[in-house]
Amino acid sequence: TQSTRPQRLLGAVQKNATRGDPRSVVKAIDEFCRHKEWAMNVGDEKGCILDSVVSELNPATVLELGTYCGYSTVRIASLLPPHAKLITLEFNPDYAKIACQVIAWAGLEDKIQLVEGSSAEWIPKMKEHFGVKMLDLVFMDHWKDDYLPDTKLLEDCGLLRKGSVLLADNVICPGSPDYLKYVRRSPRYKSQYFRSHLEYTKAEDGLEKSVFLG
Ligand SMILES: O=c1[nH]cnc2c(O)c(F)c(-c3ccc(F)cc3)cc12
Ligand SMILES: [Mg+2]
Repeated sequence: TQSTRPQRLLGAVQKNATRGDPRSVVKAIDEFCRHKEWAMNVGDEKGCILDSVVSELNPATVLELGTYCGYSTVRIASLLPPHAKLITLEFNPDYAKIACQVIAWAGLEDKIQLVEGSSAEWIPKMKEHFGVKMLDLVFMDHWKDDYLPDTKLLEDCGLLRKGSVLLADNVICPGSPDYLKYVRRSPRYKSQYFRSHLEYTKAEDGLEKSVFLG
C-alpha cells in the first residue's frame, strides 16, 4: 500500500537524523521538505523567529495548537528549561502517530505531552486535566479559521496572564485576517508582525506575536 507524506517524512528522520539529537531531526526534516517533498512544517526561516521568541521568553508552560509531524514541537521543546512542559494538540490521528515517533527519535518525550483531539475540546480541560495554571506561550499552527475562536476560548478559560504570548503561524498564507484584525485592534494585546516566507518557498508569510496585557 502507498505510504503517506508524513510517513515518508518520518522515514527521512529515521534515516538521516541521530537519535536523541533534536537539531539533527529538525535539519533532516528541512532537507526532506526542501529537496524531496514540501510539507507544512513552520520551516527553517520562520523556525528561527520561533526559536528567538521561545529563547527570549524562557516559558515554563507552552501550548502548541497543531502538531502535524512534530517539527515545531521538537524545535520548541529543545529550547525549554529543564522542568518546562509543552502540551501539543493534534486533531488528525495519522499526523499524531507520526509526530509521536518524531518526538521519540528526538528524545524529547519527557518534555512533551501529545494529545489527540480538537482544541475546542481540550482547551477547556487544560487546568483540570493537565494541571496547567497559566500558559506562558501558545504557538498557533493548526487551522486558520480556528485561530480567533480559540484565542477567545483561551481568554475565557483564564489561561492567559499578563505577559502570555500568542505566536501565530501563517497569518498571511493561508492567512487569518479575522485573527489579525482582532489582536491588532484589541487593547488587550500588543501585537508585532515578523515578516518571513512560506516554508521552503519564496512566497510571503509571517508570524504574528501578540503579548496579552491582562
Ligand atoms: O493548514 C495548515 N496548518 C498549519 N500550518 C500550515 C502551513 O504552515 C501552511 F504553509 C499551509 C499551506 C498549505 C498549502 C498552501 F498552498 C499554502 C500554505 C497550511 C497550514
Ligand atoms: Mg503553519
